[in-house]
Amino acid sequence: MTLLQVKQLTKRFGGLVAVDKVDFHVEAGEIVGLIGPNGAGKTTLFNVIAGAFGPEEGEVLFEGRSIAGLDSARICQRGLARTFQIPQVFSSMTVRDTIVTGSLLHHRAVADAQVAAEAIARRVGLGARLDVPTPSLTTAEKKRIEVARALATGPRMLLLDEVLAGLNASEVAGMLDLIRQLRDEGTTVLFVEHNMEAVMSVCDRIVVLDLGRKIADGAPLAVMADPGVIRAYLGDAPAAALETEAADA
Ligand SMILES: Nc1ncnc2c1ncn2[C@@H]1O[C@H](COP(=O)(O)OP(=O)(O)OP(=O)(O)O)[C@@H](O)[C@H]1O
Repeated sequence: MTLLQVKQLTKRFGGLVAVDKVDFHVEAGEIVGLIGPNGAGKTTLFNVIAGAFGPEEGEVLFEGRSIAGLDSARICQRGLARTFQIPQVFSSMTVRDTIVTGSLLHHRAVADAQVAAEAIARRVGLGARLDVPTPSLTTAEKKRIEVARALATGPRMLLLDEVLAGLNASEVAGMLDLIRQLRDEGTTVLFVEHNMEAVMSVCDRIVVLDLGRKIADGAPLAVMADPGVIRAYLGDAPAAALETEAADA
């Protein structure tokens, strides 16, 4: 079943076309990576899907219903939750209270929201840190609380924005394990990431943007061998070398 469908999506900033007629979809149960060089339009596309701003053209369907132009709270209520690249931690709040801001979406009573938040904290490995003020968390813990806050809203799909940035190798491995487990438990994942090794290891499919356009969409190995993708990341010289090799073969 197709969970998310993006059709001919265009977002402009003045004269700059940051996202240019992009089409792609995410099937239920997939982990899809959205990659591309700096300035490719990944964050802009992500922000339009999550409702930070509306598109100029095109459509975003979640479970077959249009969400383009809805605000982020409405989109979250529909079952599509996001994390932020810079963790949204508030100085006066503990881990428990921060996760409660997510679980209150489904629990009217604060006590129920707290019980749900505690379960989510344990789920993401923060069970022993419930009473800690969020600014005291390590970088890896701040990334986990972002995931926890989004998870607490009960999403069917998670949009993860660079959840691996700033993590060391074992923290990256831990976060990838968590992402795989969440998918195995039924949460579909779309994530923007610069860590190629991680993307290759966890994604079922990769969508590549360059200069606002989609230039590749497919299985990780096939996408990474695509001359257009290599050219986008490394410039013309390596692609020209590849073409010469192909001609010589
Ligand atoms: N709010 C904005 N106002 C004007 N231009 C913007 C705005 N946000 C992004 N842009 C421009 O849109 C283009 C796409 O930027 P975007 O941040 O979406 O790319 P990205 O692929 O996420 O890059 P990075 O990997 O560096 O985060 C860039 O040229 C950027 O300068």
